[in-house]
Amino acid sequence: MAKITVNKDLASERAKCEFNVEELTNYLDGGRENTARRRRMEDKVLSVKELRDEIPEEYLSHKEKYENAIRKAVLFYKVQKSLDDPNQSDHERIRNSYRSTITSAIFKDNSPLTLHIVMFIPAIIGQGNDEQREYWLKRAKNMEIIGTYAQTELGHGTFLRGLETTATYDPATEEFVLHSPTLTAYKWWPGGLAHTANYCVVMAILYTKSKNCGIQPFIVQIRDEETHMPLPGIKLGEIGAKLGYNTVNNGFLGFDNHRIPRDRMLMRNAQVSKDGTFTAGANSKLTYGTMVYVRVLIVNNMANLLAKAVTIAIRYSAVRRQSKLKPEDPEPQILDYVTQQHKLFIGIATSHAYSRTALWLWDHYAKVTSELNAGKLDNLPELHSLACCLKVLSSVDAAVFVERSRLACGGHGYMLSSNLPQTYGLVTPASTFEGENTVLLLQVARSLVKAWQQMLNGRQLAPSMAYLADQKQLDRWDGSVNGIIRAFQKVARGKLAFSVANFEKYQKMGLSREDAWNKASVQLTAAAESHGRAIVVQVFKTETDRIASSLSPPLRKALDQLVELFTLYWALERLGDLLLYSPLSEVDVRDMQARYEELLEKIRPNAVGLVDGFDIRDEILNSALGAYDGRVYERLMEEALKSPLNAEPVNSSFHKYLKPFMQGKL
Ligand SMILES: CCCCCCCC/C=C\CCCCC/C=C/C(=O)SCCNC(=O)CCNC(=O)[C@H](O)C(C)(C)COP(=O)(O)OP(=O)(O)OC[C@H]1O[C@@H](n2cnc3c(N)ncnc32)[C@H](O)[C@@H]1OP(=O)(O)O
Ligand SMILES: Cc1cc2nc3c(=O)[nH]c(=O)nc-3n(C[C@H](O)[C@H](O)[C@H](O)COP(=O)(O)OP(=O)(O)OC[C@H]3O[C@@H](n4cnc5c(N)ncnc54)[C@H](O)[C@@H]3O)c2cc1C
Repeated sequence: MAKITVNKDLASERAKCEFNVEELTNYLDGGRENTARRRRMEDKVLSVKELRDEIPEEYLSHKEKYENAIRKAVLFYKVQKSLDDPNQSDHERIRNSYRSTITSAIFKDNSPLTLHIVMFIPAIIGQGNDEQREYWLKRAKNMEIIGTYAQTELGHGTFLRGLETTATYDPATEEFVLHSPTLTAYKWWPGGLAHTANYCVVMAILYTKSKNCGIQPFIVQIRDEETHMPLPGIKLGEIGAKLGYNTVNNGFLGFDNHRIPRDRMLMRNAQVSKDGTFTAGANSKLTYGTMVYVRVLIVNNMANLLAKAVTIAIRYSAVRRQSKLKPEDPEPQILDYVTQQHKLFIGIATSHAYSRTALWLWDHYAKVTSELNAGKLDNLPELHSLACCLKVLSSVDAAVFVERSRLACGGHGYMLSSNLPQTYGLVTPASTFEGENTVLLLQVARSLVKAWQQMLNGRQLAPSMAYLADQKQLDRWDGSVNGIIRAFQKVARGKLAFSVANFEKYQKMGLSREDAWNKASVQLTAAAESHGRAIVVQVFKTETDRIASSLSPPLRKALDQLVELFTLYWALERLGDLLLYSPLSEVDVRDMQARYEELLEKIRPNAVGLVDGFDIRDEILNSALGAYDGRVYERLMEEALKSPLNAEPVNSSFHKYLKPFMQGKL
């Protein structure tokens, strides 16, 4: 095997690291066996050479990109399937795959089968009755059918009650008639819908006995299983090129009075009997369950994508030398600039914060789901609120810090060969899909305002909101991490109290409840955001303390530094709030700033070790800037030479256009 020559700056960074990198990887994976299992899976997938691209994806046409993605998706699925442990429950399988980023080695822009796995199958599980699950799950899990989740329409994504697709029950034939009455009723966006899926879960407004019974899920065949031609009454296509997700095959779908049998309505929650009688579910919002599930998964996905971006940027910053710190010294590594550390170390800490929070949320989700299955619905509102607020914060922060990682790489970060632009293309849509972020913050605000009223009525609050009932003043600023967490809670409480007071004031001034809500909504969303910040810092600290207690002292120290950095970073970012709602003085602010700068200095020698600890292989990073060996310049040149324009010394356009133009003949 050829010996890898590692860039000497990266090698000396690794020699400086104060903790055992493998121990960090095991900690992140949840144990040594999990690391081994993940690596075995990566080895196996990466050994299949047909899964690698011969020509970089960016040089393919739109159509070729899709065809290539489908070719790989099929193969990738088969390899993954062969590695599945049949003894794992779905819950364990998903939890154990939280650190797996192998998909990124195969698709720079995501897989056209994503929606089948992430939403179609979960929608059947969550919305189908036992009989429907038995039939459809078997087919979907065996990939006999491929599906997607078709909810959003051209005219409505956020406001689900405004969806226009109708499913009208016809008792004479025991069928539903699906129809798109207008252009804006066309389903628009679902991944895989354009040319991949032959089935989908369609969310449509149910009409039976001439009554609107709200949005309900229907499993609908859209293409012939043999010929893959769209079925009669179905109009299908692709929605076109996008900022990212270009291999996901997002599509449109219209129905022209398309009939489906009665048993195609997924009837776990609500039912329509043969004669058209509608029986509502225990809570109509159970129909939105698939979205809650994906919001929970997104938190983890954001942590992983951020880990990728910051690994690339930190390694590059250790290799890149630029400018002068001292006139007599050689050009320093750009990682020695404290501004560079400020830009990037928070990205490392944030990835840790969300991967801990994601696991915590997943376990909470699993607990509440099993309660729901047993008919206990009490904890659904809190779960919905938590999933909304953590999806929002993780997607916002990941987008900011991925983009910051790209900018921190200067010009080279703009190259697709850095894989940073594509990584941004994968994180930024998460602020929109699965519930647009402002809209979800308003949902969180709604649950907080409700909790506020409950508190005033002396009722017990859900655990994640219990701090709102803590009336005690924060008498003294002690500057500890726990003290700052309490201060964040005070901020959230204070902002909520202020927005509730304004909401009520606007109503007293004569505005309707809805107008008062709209007028107070900037403050309400700010309160919801602060609530989310308080939760994330607390969960990050508590979960790190709980899990890291058995780690070696050097690693424990490095993790504590990340928790403290994360807490101080957000305290300094939100100084205005802290000054308003906590006993913070100017001296305390100066002290925090000094501690923050000291932390950057302490983390500096461990920076490369910390990103090595994410253990993201070169094939997954897919980056000329971020590879383990740090051969940045060689790789940039190798990638440049792959440009089809470099295949010939003179391009034909010279003779066709440039030459006649320069000679005044054109
Ligand atoms: C092994 C697998 C591992 C793979 C890992 C992959 C990781 C995955 C990551 C990336 C890939 C993801 C790909 C995703 C692709 C994208 C897909 C989509 O975008 S699908 C479409 C998503 N659409 C939305 O999210 C729409 C957003 N809108 C809404 O949710 C709703 O319209 C609303 C804004 C919530 C309002 O709804 P509605 O008008 O009906 O409500 P109101 O009448 O206002 O009532 C509000 C009351 O209802 C409660 N509520 C609302 N939603 C829920 C819920 N989901 N659960 C429980 N309760 C809910 C709300 O709290 C109000 O209650 P009250 O205050 O009245 O008590
Ligand atoms: C990459 C990608 C993949 C997707 N995949 C799927 C899929 O597989 N299946 C599917 O069904 N959908 C999918 N979607 C659609 C996605 O779920 C919607 O785009 C999303 O729910 C937002 O809805 P919208 O586009 O209608 O935004 P809009 O609601 O029109 O938002 C536009 C603006 O209006 C504001 N706004 C809207 N309502 C309110 C309100 N009540 N209060 C205050 N402000 C408001 C928003 O904050 C935002 O600023 C996907 C989208 C993307 C980008």
